[in-house]
Amino acid sequence: MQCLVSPPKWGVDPTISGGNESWVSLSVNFSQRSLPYLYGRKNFSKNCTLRCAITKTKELSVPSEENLVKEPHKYFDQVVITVRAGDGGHGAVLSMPNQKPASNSRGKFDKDKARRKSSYKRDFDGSLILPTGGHGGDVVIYADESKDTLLEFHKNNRFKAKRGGNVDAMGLLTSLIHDGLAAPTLRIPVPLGTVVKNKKGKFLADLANPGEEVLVARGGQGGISLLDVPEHRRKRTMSLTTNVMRDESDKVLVLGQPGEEISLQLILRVVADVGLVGLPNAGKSTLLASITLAKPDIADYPFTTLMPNLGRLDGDPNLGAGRYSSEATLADLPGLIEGAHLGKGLGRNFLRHLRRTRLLVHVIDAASDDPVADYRTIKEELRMYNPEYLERPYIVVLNKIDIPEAMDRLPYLTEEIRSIGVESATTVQSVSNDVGQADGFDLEMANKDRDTKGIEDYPRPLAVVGVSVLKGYNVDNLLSEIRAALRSLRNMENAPQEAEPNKKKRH
Ligand SMILES: Nc1nc2c(ncn2[C@@H]2O[C@H](COP(=O)(O)OP(=O)(O)OP(=O)(O)O)[C@@H](O)[C@H]2O)c(=O)[nH]1
Ligand SMILES: [Mg+2]
Repeated sequence: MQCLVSPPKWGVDPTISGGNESWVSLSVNFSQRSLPYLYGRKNFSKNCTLRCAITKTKELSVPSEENLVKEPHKYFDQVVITVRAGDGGHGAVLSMPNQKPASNSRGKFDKDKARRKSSYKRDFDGSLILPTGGHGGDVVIYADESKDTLLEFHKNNRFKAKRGGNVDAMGLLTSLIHDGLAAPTLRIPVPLGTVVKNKKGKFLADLANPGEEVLVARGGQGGISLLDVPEHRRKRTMSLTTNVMRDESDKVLVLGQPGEEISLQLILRVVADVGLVGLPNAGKSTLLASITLAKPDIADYPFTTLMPNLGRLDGDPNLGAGRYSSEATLADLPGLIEGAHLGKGLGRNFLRHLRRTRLLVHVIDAASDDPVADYRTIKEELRMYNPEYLERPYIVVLNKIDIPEAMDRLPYLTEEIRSIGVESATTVQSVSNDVGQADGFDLEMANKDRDTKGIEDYPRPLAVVGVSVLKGYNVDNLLSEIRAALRSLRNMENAPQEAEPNKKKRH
């Protein structure tokens, strides 16, 4: 995201200190030199935070083939495409059906001619039914489970449905398509979780579930057919049909209507119940691979994961009938670093993929220089991006306890991390899917929270678990904690909600 404030009249250049894709916070530090007359006055504050709504997002430039291969993570979750529905087929100017028997030039019965004549059908009251041009193909976008990213749309970002069939001068439908008069609907598959907006950002659809679809462009209507009859027969013919050509200007009615054309933004929001967050190299992908069948890349260098990986956690077989309550989709997100909410590292793009998660799992490298500081960094980044993320229930994983130093300080780290926050970790916030309105969260409340609350003011973790994902130490215990959290979340979501008067609705 780019933010332009020019010129920096009032002092030091403003810095972006928070926000998301619909707004940013700018921190401005006034200098004495720039505002001498205000300095020293009562109520004057040197620091000020301005909240600016982003009204227009920069249009995505078309990435080169090379960039798509080299930096797919920049392009996998957003794209602008243009779709065009099919034009309607043309009708035709027809002559009045011949009354004579269908015979060819040698006076013999002509089967072909007879078939053509029969295409001038009559209604129950004897009026003529004239063929119309075929309807142009509509364009529909639908959620397809087999798709993961929007990358392919950068190479192929224009779609055109077929046009409807024309009526020929004999009154036959000479379609330019194979299966008859109306052109087929062009169906474009996108990954689950794709939000469709028009170019100006107006929300059109949120395709979160398999098979959900939205009609984005309507095909043009086919043109009508007109009968061209000599003047003396016109009156009689008009008693059979209103589609009689009066003069040359009527011919315009024969033309099919153009199909709609529209540019669309497709924005992918990963659909997962559990989000794995942490600094690069903490072991998030290793954890995903160990508890699901996913096969993410794992390596001993930061930012191995460039795009979210999804894995499916099956229901717990020990739970019998209730096993499905602990089924879940897990998303392993690229590593976050300090300043990610401002665009550092792989940036803030990935933070939005936490929006639909119910439970967060913080993965910390317990063998790092300062695991508690790492934990605080991640929490701070989440807070700056969207304070609501800190209200979601979460589990902290202290990973790599196979390393002796990590194992030695495990009790201390567990105690420290448990003590950060307030005692209300069982609060469950329902996760909104209403991405249409300010992406589903209360902006005003979020801004207030960000200014007045620090990470200590948000709930403590549901559990802090020491594991070695690599060696498999204590992973079963961690899994039990994740399943238990998912079960209680589902139970709470299914329980009838008690009305809370005076409480402002947050989602
Ligand atoms: N000793 C030890 N190493 C581990 C453990 N878990 C993961 N690792 C190693 O840590 C390194 C990073 O693991 P990843 O799973 O790629 O880490 P990540 O958090 O996904 O990293 P990014 O994708 O860069 O954000 C790899 O070399 C893993 O083998 C563990 O329990 N013990
Ligand atoms: Mg990874």
